[in-house]
Amino acid sequence: MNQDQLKKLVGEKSVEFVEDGMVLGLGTGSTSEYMIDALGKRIREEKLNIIGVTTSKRTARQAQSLGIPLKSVDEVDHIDLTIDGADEISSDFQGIKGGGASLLFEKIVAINSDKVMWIVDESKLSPKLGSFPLPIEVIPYGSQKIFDRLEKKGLNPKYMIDPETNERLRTDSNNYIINLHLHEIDHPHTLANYLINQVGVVEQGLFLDMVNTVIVGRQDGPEIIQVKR
Ligand SMILES: O=C[C@H](O)[C@H](O)[C@H](O)COP(=O)(O)O
Repeated sequence: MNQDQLKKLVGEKSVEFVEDGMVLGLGTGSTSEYMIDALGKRIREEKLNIIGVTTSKRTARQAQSLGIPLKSVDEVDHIDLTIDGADEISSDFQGIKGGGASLLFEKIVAINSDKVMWIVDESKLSPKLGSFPLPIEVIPYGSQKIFDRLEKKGLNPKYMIDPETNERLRTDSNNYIINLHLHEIDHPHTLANYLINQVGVVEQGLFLDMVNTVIVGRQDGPEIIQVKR
């Protein structure tokens, strides 16, 4: 199986955890797209009563096209389960997310969820975080000052570029993303605290102590890992 087939495998596997009546956080990205397709199919075929809370405009468009009823995070009193992709997962189940620029809404939905599930192909696993660039969302005003500070600190920042316009990418909230090319993150909690305390940083892509279940797409089938918290 290639990477795409592994993503489909875990996307389809994850919706087996969905129960009638659930409020579900719907992640963003190519793996989540497979999950949302499979969810749409289950809702249609089994006439399930599901409310979706989306994590991006892109996911909202897909869910709407499949007829999945949606509410915003502020309109629900709880979210039973959020299913989302991830860019990198360490051996102690910390994660980097935001490679698709949706980390802000993804984190808001995740921290308001009773349970969080990540679905990834096996290439996303690594002993330590950092091989995937760490995205941080910053408001445009003053962003160059943040960029300069990060550079001075040796964090190797680069603006995320929109491949369609070749300009700095704008998130759903009209902010910029700065990617930190770090290669290895020794102390994720310390780094997360430093980044979130920079004025102008809206959110950062380290998702720490957050996931309850990981489904990994492997050649011999999906592996389901329950993370002890
Ligand atoms: O902002 C994007 C999200 O964090 C995605 O969940 C992450 O980038 C994984 O995406 P994909 O499933 O396309 O690899």
